[in-house]
Amino acid sequence: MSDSGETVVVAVRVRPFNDREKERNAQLIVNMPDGKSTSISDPNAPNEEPKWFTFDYSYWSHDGYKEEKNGYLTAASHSNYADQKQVFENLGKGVLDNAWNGYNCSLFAYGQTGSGKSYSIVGTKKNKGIIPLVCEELFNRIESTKSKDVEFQVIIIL
Ligand SMILES: Nc1ncnc2c1ncn2[C@@H]1O[C@H](COP(=O)(O)OP(=O)(O)OP(=O)(O)O)[C@@H](O)[C@H]1O
Repeated sequence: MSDSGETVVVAVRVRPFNDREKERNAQLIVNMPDGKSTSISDPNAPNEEPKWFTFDYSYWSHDGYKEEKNGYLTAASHSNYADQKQVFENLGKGVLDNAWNGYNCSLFAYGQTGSGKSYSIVGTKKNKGIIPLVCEELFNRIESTKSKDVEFQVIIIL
């Protein structure tokens, strides 16, 4: 469940081209004009209309980013680049809020090899993904809530 009352929230994210794609002069065929809709065009049929899809979130992380001094990638000015914090705010926080309220929650990433699942879910040291950010927030909340009458137990099942 999320703030919007939806039981399932679906997001898509487009990553930057990797070196192999750049070497092969890959063509960008995805467009995300408003944060929710995604279009895909067929490069072999330039006269055909693109196909449009709507999601709860369409994250543009392909370009339009700048690197901060600490290595964090964030939106350059006038860019709609979705950074790790934005993804966490929209997806991770909702899951955490619901878990905190006693609901069982799951979050999973789906996509082909190299599409960016680990980057969004785990991230890197400088660009932490949802799991480390959720853990930070979880332990902050525990720290600020615990008292002599309240005890917390966190279990990780591998
Ligand atoms: N939003 C992003 N911004 C910058 N780089 C990204 C982003 N998403 C993915 N990448 C980079 O793209 C590469 C592939 O991403 P990642 O390893 O997360 O894919 P994956 O879907 O988990 O792959 P696999 O299924 O093979 O494990 C990595 O080098 C990662 O750093």
